[in-house]
Amino acid sequence: MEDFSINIHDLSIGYKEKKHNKIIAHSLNATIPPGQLTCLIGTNGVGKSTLLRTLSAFHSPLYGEIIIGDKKLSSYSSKELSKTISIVLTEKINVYNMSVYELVSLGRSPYSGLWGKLNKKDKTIIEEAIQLVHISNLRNRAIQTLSDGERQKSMIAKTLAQQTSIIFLDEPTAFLDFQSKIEILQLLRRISKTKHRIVFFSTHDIDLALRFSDKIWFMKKGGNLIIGSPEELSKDRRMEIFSQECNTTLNNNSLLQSEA
Ligand SMILES: Nc1ncnc2c1ncn2[C@@H]1O[C@H](COP(=O)(O)OP(=O)(O)OP(=O)(O)O)[C@@H](O)[C@H]1O
Repeated sequence: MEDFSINIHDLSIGYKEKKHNKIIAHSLNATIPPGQLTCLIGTNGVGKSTLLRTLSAFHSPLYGEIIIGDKKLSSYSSKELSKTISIVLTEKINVYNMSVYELVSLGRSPYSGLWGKLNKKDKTIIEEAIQLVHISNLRNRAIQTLSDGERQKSMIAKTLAQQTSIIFLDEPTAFLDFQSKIEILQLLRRISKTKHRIVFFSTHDIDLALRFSDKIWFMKKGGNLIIGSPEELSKDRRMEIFSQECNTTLNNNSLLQSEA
């Protein structure tokens, strides 16, 4: 696993339509370094999922480049992608009679093949992922019996077993109770720090995101990005737009309560 950064150059994202392209955001320039927890916030429909899908190669950019390491994202083979990027979506997975252990094991499929036999190294990596996410007690449980928070943790363990340098998560705290939201964000922070990964997630839980993240990407209506640490953003007058757009009661105190 390599220590990658993501570099975004003059990126336009959106959808190709018959008459003209539907541009969601344009002229995006940014870098996402490893070892940081980065959070993407913005109102409904502003383009967060579109950006996540574009950065994870599920969706093509309209213009511009995404460079991962020293290579264009568009030049990665699907095999290379599966060893570099993992994405956790909010949708419930429709699998029955699959245990948590089996789900986490699927993270090894880019290395062993979907039906490949797990070797000793694979088993050690799966075990480490289960330990790091603190779900040892769930290993034999069927996925469909898990709570939303337990399922979310299991999905995160699967991405850890996949050993990708980059982990994207689309609204990982949606549908969770307050305690589970905190646990998930603490976990994501721990993964970004101890494993030196890029962990990039979208959320509507703005106060919590500000508390746990190293960097905030605020996507404004029209697609412009304001990027900064919670502390930097607290001094940025553009945060007034943030408060208005997100209709939040955010104050500087909550911005400055970053977790150590
Ligand atoms: N396949 C598509 N074709 C055309 N437009 C789309 C498509 N998918 C999404 N959109 C539009 O793109 C815009 C951005 O959607 P997106 O899902 O990225 O927003 P979001 O910020 O993730 O929203 P939310 O917070 O509600 O999940 C919306 O106006 C949406 O209707």
